[in-house]
Amino acid sequence: MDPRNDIQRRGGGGGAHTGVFLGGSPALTGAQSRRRKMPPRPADYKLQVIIIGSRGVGKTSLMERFTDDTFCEACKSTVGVDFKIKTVELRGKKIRLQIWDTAGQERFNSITSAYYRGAKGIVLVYDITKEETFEDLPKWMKMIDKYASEDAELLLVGNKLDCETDRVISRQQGEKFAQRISGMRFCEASAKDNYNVDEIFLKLVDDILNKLPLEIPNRELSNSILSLQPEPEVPPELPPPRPNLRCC
Ligand SMILES: Nc1nc2c(ncn2[C@@H]2O[C@H](COP(=O)(O)OP(=O)(O)OP(=O)(O)O)[C@@H](O)[C@H]2O)c(=O)[nH]1
Repeated sequence: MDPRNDIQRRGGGGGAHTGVFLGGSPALTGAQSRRRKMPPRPADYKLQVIIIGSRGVGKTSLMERFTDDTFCEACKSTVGVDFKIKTVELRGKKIRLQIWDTAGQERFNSITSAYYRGAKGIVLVYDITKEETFEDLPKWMKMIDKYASEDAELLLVGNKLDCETDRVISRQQGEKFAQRISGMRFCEASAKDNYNVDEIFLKLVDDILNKLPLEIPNRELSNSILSLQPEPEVPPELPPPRPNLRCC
């Protein structure tokens, strides 16, 4: 069975409805009034995911497609790091996902590397139409081995699948690369066509949840998994190097 089928999706992100009223203040029904008084249910988990890969592969585009369902034909290159937050529901749990979008340009590596350690999931992206972005993958794996937590979930993404006619990296090449890295998943996607984008992030979250203990008291969570609040304004301290290299 395809594990993606297990992913439950939820539309309506928080149920922010806008009513149209024809004059005057609308009277609230009993049910509406009760609903307004209900505070939003806090997140069960807060997780951090980082997107890395060479310049122009579509990291920002994947993030923005997932968080805002938008696509920019001519985006500016990311400077340093940027982040967005999206709340998703999986297996009855509410998860506040913080997605870090990193600059692909090498000159920002010293900044971006500081964000690897806190990530429970890492999305490594290449462009299926640009060979050099695929050839750069071992370099990105070295960054992961050096800076990321050893138990971070890894997902390799071949982006720009809508450009099939310009493809220079076959699906098999992507699959083969991922198979050589312990625990790394692989998929192809298109931020432009919104193909496999939700699946990338939801599958990653699903895999992360799989690794977490089933029932953790909320108090414990707030000291560990929920450690992202308040949002960090400065990068966390650099972690020690990973002892067991995953890169081949
Ligand atoms: N055809 C196509 N173009 C895409 C896709 N995703 C991104 N692009 C385009 O590729 C270019 C680079 O996209 P970005 O999302 O800025 O890439 P990035 O990896 O964040 O780039 P840096 O911030 O420089 O590292 C933009 O012109 C996007 O419109 C896609 O799925 N298909």
